[in-house]
Amino acid sequence: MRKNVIAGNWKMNKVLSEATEFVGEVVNKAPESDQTEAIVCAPFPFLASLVEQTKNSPVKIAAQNMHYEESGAFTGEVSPGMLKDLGVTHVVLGHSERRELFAETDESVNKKTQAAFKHGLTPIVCVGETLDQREANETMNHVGNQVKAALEGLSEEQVASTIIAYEPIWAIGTGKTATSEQANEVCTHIRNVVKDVTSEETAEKVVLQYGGSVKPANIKELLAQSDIDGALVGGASLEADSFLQLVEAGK
Ligand SMILES: O=C[C@H](O)COP(=O)(O)O
Repeated sequence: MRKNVIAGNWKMNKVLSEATEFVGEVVNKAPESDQTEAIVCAPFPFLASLVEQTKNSPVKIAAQNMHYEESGAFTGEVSPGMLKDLGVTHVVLGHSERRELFAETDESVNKKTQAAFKHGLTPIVCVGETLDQREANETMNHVGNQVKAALEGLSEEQVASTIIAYEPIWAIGTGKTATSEQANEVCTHIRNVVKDVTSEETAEKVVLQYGGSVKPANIKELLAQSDIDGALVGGASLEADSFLQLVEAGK
C-alpha cells in the first residue's frame, strides 16, 4: 500500500523566524500516521534549523534543488553531500520553475536524480506540460518523455523509491486546478511509463503526487484517485493551518 506524501513547497518565501514558527506548529500538530508523510521543502538558508527542529518528529525536510556535482567551482550552488550532511531527506528536482527560469533540462534532472540516490536523498522529480502542449494533445508524450529521461540509469530499487510529482504548468499558482480525473489520467500514464521501463511491481511502488493549486478544499478528491498518492503544494502550504489540513487529508 502506497503512502500519501504531502510536500509543501515554500518556493522563495518566508524568513527564518516565520519558517521556524511554521515548523514548530506542524511538529506539534501533525498527525502520527503510517498512511501519510509530511515534507516541508524549504529554502537552503533554513534547512539546518528546520532539520534540528524536526529531529524527533515524523516531519521531513527537503531542499528545493541541488547541483549534481559533489563539489568544485560552482559558485552559488549546493551539493547533494551538503544536504545529506545536514540531515535533509528529500530534494525537489526539475520543478517547472527551475526548468523555465533556470535552464534545467531533462539531462540535468537525470544527473541530479542519480546524484540524489548516490547520497541517500529521495528525489521528488517534477514533470508537467504547458497549456500549449495540453491543447496540442502532447501531454502524455511530453510527460512520458520527461519521466523516462529522469529515470534513465536508475536501478529498479531506486525507481521504486523515486517520488514523481505531476504538475501541469497551467495549474501552478493560477488557482486553476486540473480536475481530479485529468490529474489521475496523467498519473496513470506515468505509472504505465514507469512499468514499461521497469516492471509492474516497481511501478506499483512509485509514489505519484499531483501539484497545481492544491488546497484543503480539493485535496480529498485528488487523493481519492487511483494513481494519486499525495501532493506537492505551493501557495496552500505557506500557512501552517492549511498545510496541516492537507496532511490530515492524507490519513
Ligand atoms: O511545487 C508546487 C507547485 O508549483 C504548485 O504550486 P501551487 O500549489 O501554488 O499551485
